[in-house]
Amino acid sequence: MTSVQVTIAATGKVLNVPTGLFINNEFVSSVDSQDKIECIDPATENAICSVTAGSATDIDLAVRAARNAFKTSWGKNVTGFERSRLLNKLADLMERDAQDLAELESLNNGKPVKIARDFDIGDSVACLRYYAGFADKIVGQTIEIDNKTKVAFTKHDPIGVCGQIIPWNYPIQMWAWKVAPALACGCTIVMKPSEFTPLTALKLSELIVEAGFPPGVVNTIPSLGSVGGAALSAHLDVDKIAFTGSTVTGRKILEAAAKSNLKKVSLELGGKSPQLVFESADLEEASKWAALGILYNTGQDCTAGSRVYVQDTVYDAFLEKLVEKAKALTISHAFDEKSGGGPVVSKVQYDKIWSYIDSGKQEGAKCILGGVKRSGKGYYVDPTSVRLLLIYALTAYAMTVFTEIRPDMKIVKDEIFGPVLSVGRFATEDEGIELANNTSYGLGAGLHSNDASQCMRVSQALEAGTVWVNQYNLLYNNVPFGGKKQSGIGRELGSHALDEYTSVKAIHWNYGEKLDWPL
Ligand SMILES: NC(=O)C1=CN([C@@H]2O[C@H](COP(=O)(O)OP(=O)(O)OC[C@H]3O[C@@H](n4cnc5c(N)ncnc54)[C@H](O)[C@@H]3O)[C@@H](O)[C@H]2O)C=CC1
Ligand code: BAL
Repeated sequence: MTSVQVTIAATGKVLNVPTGLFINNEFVSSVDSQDKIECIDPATENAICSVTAGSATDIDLAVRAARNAFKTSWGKNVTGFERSRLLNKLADLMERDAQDLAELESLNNGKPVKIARDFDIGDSVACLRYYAGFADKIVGQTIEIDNKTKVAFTKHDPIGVCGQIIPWNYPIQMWAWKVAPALACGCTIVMKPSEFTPLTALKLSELIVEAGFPPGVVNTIPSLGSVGGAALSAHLDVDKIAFTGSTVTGRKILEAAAKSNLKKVSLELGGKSPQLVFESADLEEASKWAALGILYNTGQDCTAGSRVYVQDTVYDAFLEKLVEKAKALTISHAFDEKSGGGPVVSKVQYDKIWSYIDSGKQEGAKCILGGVKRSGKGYYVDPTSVRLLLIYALTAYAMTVFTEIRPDMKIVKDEIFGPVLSVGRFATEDEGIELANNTSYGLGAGLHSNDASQCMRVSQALEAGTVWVNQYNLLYNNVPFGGKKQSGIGRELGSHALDEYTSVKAIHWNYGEKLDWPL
């Protein structure tokens, strides 16, 4: 069986969801495995359905399909104009199905339908259209040579077959960030969604067929990371891996690439991103951005602003505002259109977050908000009787706040990937910068100040791929995104993503010079 009917209990809607492996535009069974992946609704802990878990052999078949498409119907055999047309068609279909996709995403991931539809899917549709615009504008250079009868020029060729390994925190959006630039450049794809959230990647595969992409251009293999992800990373006929996920797994992928065929690798990894609040800042605004930074997507965000450092002179006033923001409003379940918050994705993530909250207490940090488990079903990290809401696109989330922190504490050093905020203090600008940069990560950073010179100085000094000034966590499809230090290699979004999916070929042309022989 390669599809099931899934009923969305909250709306009564019945969706047909593919459950097979998607290879050559068809949903098929595994060739050599009976393994299944159980998909769980994190709000109820109930099973939704199970999907086929691809084996290493299935990955190999998908890579062969992608290679064949690359050599025949895609790659250099299709014009940029046609790639653009198909990407735009895919965007239209995603927009048409936004509500169904959002409901399926919410069911499998736990995030509010409204957020999934208006932000994750809205942004994904825009991402497909943004790269559709690039597909017919991938151009090289003509380069003058020190010789009157010679010229050189460059062509940006599609890199080939791409393995794309994505996480569970933004299943549709990370799919779009990876698929759109790869297809625009003429690459073919073997997509491995997270084993926690494979359903929307499978549903999107139906749209690949409907949009008219030739068989083998996009293949989707749900699989465990240690099976399908590892097989893709080590495959000798995969030209590139694009990955979003943990730093631990990123390291394994880089190692597998080094030990196999030296495939190109781009990594978008973890973070422990700081926000600095200076005394000149608008504290009302800064407190909202600080709360947004840790609450958005229930803190399951690679750029979550999980450390906030506040200048001594405004520390108490800022903290009061932050707590006030957090306590102000309420949240409800994900299928409520007004809801801003949901459960975290899985039992594993739930347990991880609570173990960090416990460690914060044990290591002597002061828990000033949250920190107590609620009872009942669902992986809600909704820690107190106080329900919290942040007004950002009607987003509502709960959080735990620790103060009196030290740099050696686990809650200050490690990526928690949940709504747990550490708040520290500093006296001088230099001290603030030093605290902010005291991490092995370098993904995002924020600063809040009304002193323009300070904004310029500090944004230069912060060691991060993205720095937000007087705001936080907003990303745009046309602005590059990626990490420094152990937060990653390469850039997604913007025109820079095209570099990740192309290989520059230099062509040297002689139109007149005769070679003197012998030399
Ligand atoms: N940067 C980000 O956006 C993300 C960061 N994380 C961090 O990672 C922590 C653990 O979450 P996980 O789901 O376990 O992350 P993960 O990095 O293991 O999973 C992400 C993807 O990598 C795949 N994968 C796992 N092992 C692999 C391997 N050996 N080779 C190739 N692919 C492999 C998974 O199947 C999934 O598709 C989270 O608590 C969070 O701190 C998780 C997801 C996204
Ligand atoms: N927020 C950007 C993507 C990510 O969290 O993985």
